[in-house]
Amino acid sequence: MKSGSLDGSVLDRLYDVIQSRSGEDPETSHTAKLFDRGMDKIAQKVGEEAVETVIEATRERRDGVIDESADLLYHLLVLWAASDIKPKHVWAALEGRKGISGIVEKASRASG
Ligand SMILES: N=c1c2ncn([C@@H]3O[C@H](COP(=O)(O)OP(=O)(O)OP(=O)(O)O)[C@@H](O)[C@H]3O)c2ncn1[C@@H]1O[C@H](COP(=O)(O)O)[C@@H](O)[C@H]1O
Repeated sequence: MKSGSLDGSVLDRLYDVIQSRSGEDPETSHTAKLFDRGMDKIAQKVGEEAVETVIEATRERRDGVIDESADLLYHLLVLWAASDIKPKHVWAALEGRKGISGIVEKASRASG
């Protein structure tokens, strides 16, 4: 795979590492610490990182957006793991939307 190419493998590999931290020592693993603190804390972190990403974007700080996006994706993967959701479930949801314009999809919801 070309480094930095846009497929799910980086996230898939990070997810495997995250899952492997389940039951590990919270003193030595940040992921284990998050699992230990529970879903409310994990969800809060996802929200914080999303807001920080948005702030960097509105300030037009490209490097900041990249850093905060990485934090956001890591915490989102922790949230999936804590919810027993595997990346493949999300990839399948995205695949299922392939070729369906967001505008058409929204219109079908409004009329349904
Ligand atoms: N990608 C990440 C990653 N991104 C961010 N973070 C950590 O997330 C933390 C965010 O810090 P904050 O101060 O915002 O949050 P906090 O420490 O929970 O403090 P509070 O919100 O409670 O104030 C930092 O400690 C970052 O190091 C990450 N920690 C781990 N990973 C990946 O997960 C792998 C496993 O990590 P461990 O579980 O720590 O071994 C690592 O090899 C990395 O690949």
